[in-house]
Amino acid sequence: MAEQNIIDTTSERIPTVIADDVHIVYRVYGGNTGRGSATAALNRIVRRKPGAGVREVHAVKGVSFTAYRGQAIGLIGSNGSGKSTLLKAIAGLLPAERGKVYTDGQPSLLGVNAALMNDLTGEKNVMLGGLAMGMSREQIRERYQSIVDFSGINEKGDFITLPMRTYSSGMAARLRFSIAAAKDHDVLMIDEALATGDRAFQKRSEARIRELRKEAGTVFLVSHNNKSIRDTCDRVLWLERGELLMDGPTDEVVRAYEKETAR
Ligand SMILES: Nc1ncnc2c1ncn2[C@@H]1O[C@H](COP(=O)(O)OP(=O)(O)OP(=O)(O)O)[C@@H](O)[C@H]1O
Repeated sequence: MAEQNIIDTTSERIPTVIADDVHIVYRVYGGNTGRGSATAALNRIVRRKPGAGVREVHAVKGVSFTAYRGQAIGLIGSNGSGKSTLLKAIAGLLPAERGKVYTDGQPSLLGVNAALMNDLTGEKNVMLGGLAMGMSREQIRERYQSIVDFSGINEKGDFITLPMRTYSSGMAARLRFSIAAAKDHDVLMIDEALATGDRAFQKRSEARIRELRKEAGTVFLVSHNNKSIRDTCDRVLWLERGELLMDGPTDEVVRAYEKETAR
């Protein structure tokens, strides 16, 4: 379905991300033989060609779309359909085998595995995450309390001064989201972070996503929770086996997806 369906009559549409026939291929070494030894690697280097044990996974196949400022775009599709891979490509973390990704501004990918340091306290990670996003120490200090309050980490005790490795997976995901959401992003990509928080936190996060959109950014959200997608996104891309199956208004695409998955 063409994305021309999304009509914004209120303002001029400013593109933030353009994906033009993007293909992403993973290469798995030793995939056939199960051997990933140093000798096999040396052999490959000497022969300067992939060995017989190289397997290719064509994870994204010819995806094209244009995202605009102020849009919140949901990515849906079954497990392994290429959602996370597509986000990584938009963030510039994976090279495209073919095609091109153009972005306006710096895309920030907030994955469940976003790189914070497990051995550092939550407090130090707020500083680290803020610096990594380009905020100054002063800006981080100013926003510190609101980040901690938003995360709800300290609701049941003084957890923010404990190392992150002592947090539950939900607590850690909440802190990551809260750090990322403290900054206004040109393009913010959220990979399943909302699924891990409790209902109250999900509500806060959804409200913050709406704010981020208003502040003129573009938000991408990967989720298996159709309700989260309905509550936050105005447009949805449905991927299946690496291909873009549908691109359109949330209600239309989610309804088609639910019909398909109910079979
Ligand atoms: N590092 C990797 N190396 C090789 N293949 C990979 C790698 N990461 C993902 N893949 C493959 O790429 C395909 C797409 O995976 P991806 O993680 O993008 O899917 P997804 O839609 O995000 O799935 P899920 O909903 O389960 O998170 C899958 O076939 C997966 O096996």
